[in-house]
Amino acid sequence: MPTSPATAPSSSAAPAGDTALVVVNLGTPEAPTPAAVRRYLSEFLHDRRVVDLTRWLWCPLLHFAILPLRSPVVARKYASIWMDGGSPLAVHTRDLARALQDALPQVRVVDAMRYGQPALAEVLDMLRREGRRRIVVLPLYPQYSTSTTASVGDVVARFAAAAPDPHALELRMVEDYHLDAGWVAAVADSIREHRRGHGDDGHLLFSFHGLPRRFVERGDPYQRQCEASAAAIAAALGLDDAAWSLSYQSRFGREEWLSPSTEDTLAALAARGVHDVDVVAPGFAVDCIETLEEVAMMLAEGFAERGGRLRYIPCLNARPQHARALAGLVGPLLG
Ligand SMILES: C=CC1=C(C)c2cc3[nH]c(cc4nc(cc5[nH]c(cc1n2)c(C)c5CCC(=O)O)C(CCC(=O)O)=C4C)c(C)c3C=C
Ligand SMILES: [Fe+2]
Ligand SMILES: [Fe+2]
Repeated sequence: MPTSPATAPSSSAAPAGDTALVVVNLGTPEAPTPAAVRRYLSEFLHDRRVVDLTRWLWCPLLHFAILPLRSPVVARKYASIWMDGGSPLAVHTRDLARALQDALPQVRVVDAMRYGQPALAEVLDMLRREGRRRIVVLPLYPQYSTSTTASVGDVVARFAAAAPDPHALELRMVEDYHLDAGWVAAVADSIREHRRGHGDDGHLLFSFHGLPRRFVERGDPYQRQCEASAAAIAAALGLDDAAWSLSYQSRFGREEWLSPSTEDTLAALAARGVHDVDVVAPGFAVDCIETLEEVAMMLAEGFAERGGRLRYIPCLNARPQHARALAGLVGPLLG
C-alpha cells in the first residue's frame, strides 16, 4: 500500500514562479508490514547522524538483531494507527504541504521525506529540473538536532554540490523555529482549544522525542530548545510552574537518553495523586507512531491502570493556524 507522493500542489497547475518550498519530515514506512518497516528502519538507522557507532559494531547488531526482531513488532504498531491514505506521518505531512500551498499561492510547495518516499534528494532534483532557482527547505522539526535537522542539511548540501548548475541555485534552509511567535501561539491555541472542550484543570505535560544524552553533551542544542519551547508555550497559556512539566519519550537502545522519561514522569504524577494529565508533543509537527501509538495509546493505558486519565492533545497537523505560522516563518526566505 504505497503512499502516493505528494509532490503535486493542491491546485491543478503548479505556480509558475521560480521559488519552491519543500517541507521535509522524517519519513515513514510505505505499508504496515514487516518488510516495509524493515526497509524504512534500515535506511533510517544506517544514517550516521542518527546512530554514530562504528560500523563494524553497529551493522551486525542492526542486520542480525534489531531489524529482524524490531520490524514485525513495529509493523503491528503501525497497523494499529494506519490511515486510509497511509501512515499518519505521511498523510498529515502531505495535508500540511497542501495547506501551505493554499497559504502561499505564488510559491510551489511540495513535501518530502528524509528517509523513504517522496525522497528529499529526488524532490530537490525535480524542482531544479522544473526551473525553480530558489528552493527553501523547511525541516518539520521545531527544535534543532544533529540527528534530524542536520541530517536534512546533509542531503541539501550533497544535492547542491552535485547540481550541474550550482551557481544558478539559491538554497535556503530553516534551522529551527522553537521560539517562533506564530508557532508558539498556534501550539498554545491548540492546547487552549482542547482544554476548552475537556476542562482546563489537568496537569500539562510537554513530551518531546528523546535523544541520547551524549548528543547534548557534545553540543546539540535540542534539549535547551525543547525547554525554551515548553516554557514559552506555558507562558503563553499563563500557567504556573507547578501546572506543567517536561519529559522525553521514544527511547531507543541501551545508552542513556535525556531524562526524565515521559513514562517515569507519568508514574511520578500518579504517585503524587495527579490524576488528570493533558499530554502535548510540540516537538512533532504532525502526528505519527510516536504520538498516536506510544502516547495516546500505550502511555494512556498505563496511566489509566494507575487510576489516572491521560488526554492526548493532537499535533498541529494541517490546522490552518499551523500553515499560517509556517508561511509567516518562511516568508522572508522566499524573497
Ligand atoms: C538512535 C535512534 C533515534 C534517534 C537519535 C532519534 C531522534 C529523533 N527522532 C525524531 C522524530 C521521529 N522519530 C520517529 C520514529 C523513530 N525514531 C527512532 C529512533 C531514533 N530517533 C526509531 C527507531 C523510530 C521508528 C519507530 C520505532 O522503531 O520505534 C518518528 C515517527 C516516524 C513515523 O513513521 O511515524 C518521528 C517523527 C526526533 C525529533 C528526534 C531527535 C530529536
Ligand atoms: Fe549495514
Ligand atoms: Fe526518532
